[in-house]
Amino acid sequence: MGAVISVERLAKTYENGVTALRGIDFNIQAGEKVVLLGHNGSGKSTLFRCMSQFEQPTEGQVFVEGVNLPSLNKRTLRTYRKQMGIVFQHFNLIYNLSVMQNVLFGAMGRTATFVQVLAPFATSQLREEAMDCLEQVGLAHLAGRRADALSGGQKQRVAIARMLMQRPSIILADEPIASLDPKAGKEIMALLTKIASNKGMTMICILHQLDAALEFGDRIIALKQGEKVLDAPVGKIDQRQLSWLYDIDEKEEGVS
Ligand SMILES: Nc1ncnc2c1ncn2[C@@H]1O[C@H](COP(=O)(O)OP(=O)(O)OP(=O)(O)O)[C@@H](O)[C@H]1O
Repeated sequence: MGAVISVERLAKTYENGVTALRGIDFNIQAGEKVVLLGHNGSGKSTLFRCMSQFEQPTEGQVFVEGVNLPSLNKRTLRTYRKQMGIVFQHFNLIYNLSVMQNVLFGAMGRTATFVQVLAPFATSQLREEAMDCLEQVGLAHLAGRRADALSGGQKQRVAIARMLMQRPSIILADEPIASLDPKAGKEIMALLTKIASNKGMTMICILHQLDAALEFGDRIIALKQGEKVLDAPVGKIDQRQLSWLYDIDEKEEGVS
């Protein structure tokens, strides 16, 4: 099941004086798939880091299922963070380990310890679950292969299987297709959205590709210089509302 997320008046100014977010508000329903768009430097990653509390906001609240994450102590926060499965642009796999071992890492902190995950005799229950996650991404046949002997698309599938092993209710995907060719990118977006839909998971995905945003998102939130400038269901978006985003004369944003 997915989780309800609310962000209220979220602002972030870094120690160097750069204001990356200003007064961001939105509510995301359980199971909703939201795409976050914006130029380089518009604040998308900062928003992700504030939502997962790897970065402390300067002001504002982030509620997950009604619980305000910035108010939690570290231990309770860890429990809430486990609800968030993060998919990265560069996969973040451990390349000298097997596909299976990488997926097992998703159980760390949930049921397994570091030793259990790495042991060749990781419990059969954990291995069965990891195999099930690999089946969901179509890679069960590669469970024994080293992670460095995979294509980019296959590496991202392993990362998605590892994220599933964590049993999250929220997927935070930070440019999951930026390192892939267009065909592999489309396949990964189709897989992520299928998994999110089947399990009713809430998904927030940072993308730079407007076509993928319109094809795979339910709703688009766009940021410009740290402010929310668009928040609408995909079906109600006129692409001209986003022309500023794809104007080749626009410069990289620097917010100060
Ligand atoms: N740790 C940091 N310390 C200081 N400034 C930062 C830090 N991280 C990001 N910034 C600044 O905050 C602003 C927003 O950056 P952020 O990475 O959130 O943007 P983004 O939209 O994710 O960009 P991109 O698409 O390039 O990943 C930028 O001006 C950036 O230089």
